[in-house]
Amino acid sequence: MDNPVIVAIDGPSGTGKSSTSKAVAAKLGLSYLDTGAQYRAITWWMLNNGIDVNDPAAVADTAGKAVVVSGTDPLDPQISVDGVDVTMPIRSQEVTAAVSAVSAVPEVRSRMVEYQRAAAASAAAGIVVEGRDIGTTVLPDATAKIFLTASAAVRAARRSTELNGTVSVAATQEALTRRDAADSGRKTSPLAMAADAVEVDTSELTLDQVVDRVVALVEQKLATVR
Ligand SMILES: Nc1ncnc2c1ncn2[C@@H]1O[C@H](COP(=O)(O)OP(=O)(O)O)[C@@H](O)[C@H]1O
Ligand SMILES: Nc1ccn([C@H]2C[C@H](O)[C@@H](COP(=O)(O)OP(=O)(O)O)O2)c(=O)n1
Repeated sequence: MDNPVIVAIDGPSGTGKSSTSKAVAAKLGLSYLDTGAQYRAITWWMLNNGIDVNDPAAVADTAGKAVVVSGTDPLDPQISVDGVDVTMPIRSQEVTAAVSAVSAVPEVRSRMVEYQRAAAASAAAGIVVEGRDIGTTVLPDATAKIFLTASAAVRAARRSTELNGTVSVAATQEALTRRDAADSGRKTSPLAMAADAVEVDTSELTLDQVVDRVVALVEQKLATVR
């Protein structure tokens, strides 16, 4: 039997990682893992349990307590913490504002990386894993590595549309740029493109075009290794 296919999709917020990863996984018959949702879930748990998310020692001390369980169906991605379905609440502005601080704490990262490698190892046909450090740190031997980019203005416009215009594009862009800087500047496993990743700028592409390009890149890679 062929080895499982591992596709790593990294990049900053709003570049299309989730939409692309789900569609690529569905097209190729692979599992799907949203690692950003896992960092959001543990952040939700910290906020819900009154942990000061700006105190790295308090976050580190409690990082091992939350039990995060991620579904890997690209058509119905779900996530729970301690048995509570948090698929919706992890998208709140409060969680979004706190997630970079929580995900910078090494104890949080080591626990999440353990979950992520276990999910990849148990995906029979293979998996599409999206995040910030999948190609560099979590799954450096991935079959194909893609790094999605887009201009800050395009990303902010996409996010603002998602929020039905309740937050202005300017405020969204400012928050997004701040999170990019925190995610790229942290010591442990920052947001970065792997040396052997292929960059796809999605600013001027439709989602279908991005998906087709990524599927073609995966098929190209498979043709060389199989
Ligand atoms: N190529 C694209 N063109 C236009 N809109 C897109 C494109 N890719 C994604 N989107 C939209 O942009 C928003 C952010 O996409 P998402 O996949 O959540 O990005 P990420 O996971 O990188 O944060 C979503 O509302 C999505 O529908
Ligand atoms: N592999 C990952 C994935 C996400 N993170 C952190 C950093 C990100 O700002 C948050 C949230 O990620 P998520 O992919 O949900 O963010 P967006 O939906 O793209 O805005 O989690 C990380 O540190 N490492």
